[in-house]
Amino acid sequence: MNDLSLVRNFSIIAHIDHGKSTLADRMMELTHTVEDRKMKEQLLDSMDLERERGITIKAHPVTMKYKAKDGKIYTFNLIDTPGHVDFSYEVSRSLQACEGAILVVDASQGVEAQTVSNTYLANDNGLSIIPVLNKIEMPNADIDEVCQQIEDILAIEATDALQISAKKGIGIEAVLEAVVERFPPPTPGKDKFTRALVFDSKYDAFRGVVVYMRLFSGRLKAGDKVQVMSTGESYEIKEVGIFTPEMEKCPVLEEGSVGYVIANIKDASEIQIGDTLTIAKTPAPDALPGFKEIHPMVFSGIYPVETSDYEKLGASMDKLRLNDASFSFQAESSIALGFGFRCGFLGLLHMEIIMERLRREFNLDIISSYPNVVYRVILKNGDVQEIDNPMYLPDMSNIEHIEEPMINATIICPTDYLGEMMKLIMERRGDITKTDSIDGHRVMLTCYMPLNEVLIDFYDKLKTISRGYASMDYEYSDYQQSELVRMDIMIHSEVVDAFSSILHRSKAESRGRQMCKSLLDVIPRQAFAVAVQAAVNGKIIARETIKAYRKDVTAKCYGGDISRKRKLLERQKEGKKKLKKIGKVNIPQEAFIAVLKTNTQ
Ligand SMILES: Nc1nc2c(ncn2[C@@H]2O[C@H](COP(=O)(O)OP(=O)(O)OP(=O)(O)O)[C@@H](O)[C@H]2O)c(=O)[nH]1
Repeated sequence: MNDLSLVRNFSIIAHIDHGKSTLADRMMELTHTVEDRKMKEQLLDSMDLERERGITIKAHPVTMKYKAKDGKIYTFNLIDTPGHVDFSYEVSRSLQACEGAILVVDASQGVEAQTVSNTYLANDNGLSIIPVLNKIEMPNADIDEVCQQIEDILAIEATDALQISAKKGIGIEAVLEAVVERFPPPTPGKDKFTRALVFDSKYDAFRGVVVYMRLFSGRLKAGDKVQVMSTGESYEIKEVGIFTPEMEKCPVLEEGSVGYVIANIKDASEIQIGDTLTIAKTPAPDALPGFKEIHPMVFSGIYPVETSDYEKLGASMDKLRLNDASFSFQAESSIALGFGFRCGFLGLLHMEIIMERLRREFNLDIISSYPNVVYRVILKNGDVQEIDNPMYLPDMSNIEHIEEPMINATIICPTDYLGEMMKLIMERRGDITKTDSIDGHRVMLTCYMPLNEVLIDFYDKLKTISRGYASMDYEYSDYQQSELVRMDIMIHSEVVDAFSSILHRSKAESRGRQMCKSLLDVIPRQAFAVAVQAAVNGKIIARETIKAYRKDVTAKCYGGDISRKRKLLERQKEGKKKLKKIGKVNIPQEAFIAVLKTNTQ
């Protein structure tokens, strides 16, 4: 039996870049969890992309043995969490698997937006919190000030906050001791039934789905038949083990432990994060609390640039989904872009990461259509439809009203840039519901905004306005009725579906004009004049004209160099192959890419 008093399950939470992965590395070093020669910086951020961008995308658990000053050997289960809002669902699952959270705050930056939201999540889960000030060796570290912020904004007692430098390895042992002293051990299970909380899963090409779980009661071992409580499906366990941080097989997992289970689960979609595993023969009467399905919030079409890559793209997405059940896709076709997939993501960063992984890991050349949120359409006959593709918006005459998803955003901004920040929020149809002063230099704004308005470039604008000093986080709120319209772009009177979008009526005209202008620059002249128009409900709101022009590529080859002429003509023929025909107009693929790029960045 496990001696629960010697177990500590905890997480490290922080704003992006405040140093939680570095702290995790130092803790692994000090506990000799990893041999020195294997130690590379930020060991837990194993995905290449994570390493490059310096952000944690997936939560990684690790089990460490620590010999404390009281002479006893403790088992620490540390669950590293992602810092970005797109993945806050993973943060909250990881926190549910713990009793404590180390709250890391960069002493040179102070409390930021994600410090606030992650602390709220930890409080919601009833965790003990140890505040830790990191980067204290930096010349601009202001310990008193940051302690004050922790007390004022987060309502956490900070007199006993630890002071460390994760980079230099200062104060790490005190953190390990505090974990022993200040975090409670797991509470024993309320009954003898087995209940394990699934907080993540990963697909392994050889072994199938590896389930990451925290065992709240009972035990699990190879040969047991486990049941997934949300679906009732049963699977035989092939192997159980812990993370050191590599997977290390062990004979049995006991109550209170964090580890993995490999059963004959083929697809990550068969098991959802937040689900409960129990023993099939003696199932627990109730699941662990908190299971909720996650729904993608952002949708976009992803298309191969080369049509022949369509099947490869589908197969690659299949593989990616095995690892990331929150990513969804289904086949769709677009007149403009050909065959592709409509994909659902948790947020824009998630979308960017999936696209980047498709490009890198699968060597695909892809393009995405305009990203949009899921709208709720209330029809006159009382039906409600959820629309994730503007093309499927029902006829306006049948619509009673349209609702859009809203968020509650927390923005922390230096007072100097407050005016501009408020202007930006207002431009994006946001309401500032609360303003709190933080330290005389910064304010915390709480706002209620449409998700659609933060999708595209809100975060970049926020950073530009504040010279990089503002931070933001948000959570989904509810749906609100709004004056939304579909805007179509027509080329020579044909609607180009890839460019259609749903947006607020007040934004249609300026966006329409901007899109028409950028198309004017990229569509080559044709033999006839071509109108590029933006329309809302059949009414034209912007227009540009591409003048007629007959292209004679050989004109510049004066003289009789026939072979050069032939070469040029051939090249022109090749160029033609890549043209998409929209009605009578030939549009090069690059034109789509250019316009979608400029309008989604
Ligand atoms: N000067 C200084 N830099 C530090 C210290 N700790 C971490 N850093 C640096 O701060 C940066 C961010 O550290 P990470 O550990 O990746 O931060 P993180 O909080 O895990 O970031 P995410 O995974 O993106 O949420 C890295 O460049 C670290 O080298 C410290 O004590 N002092």
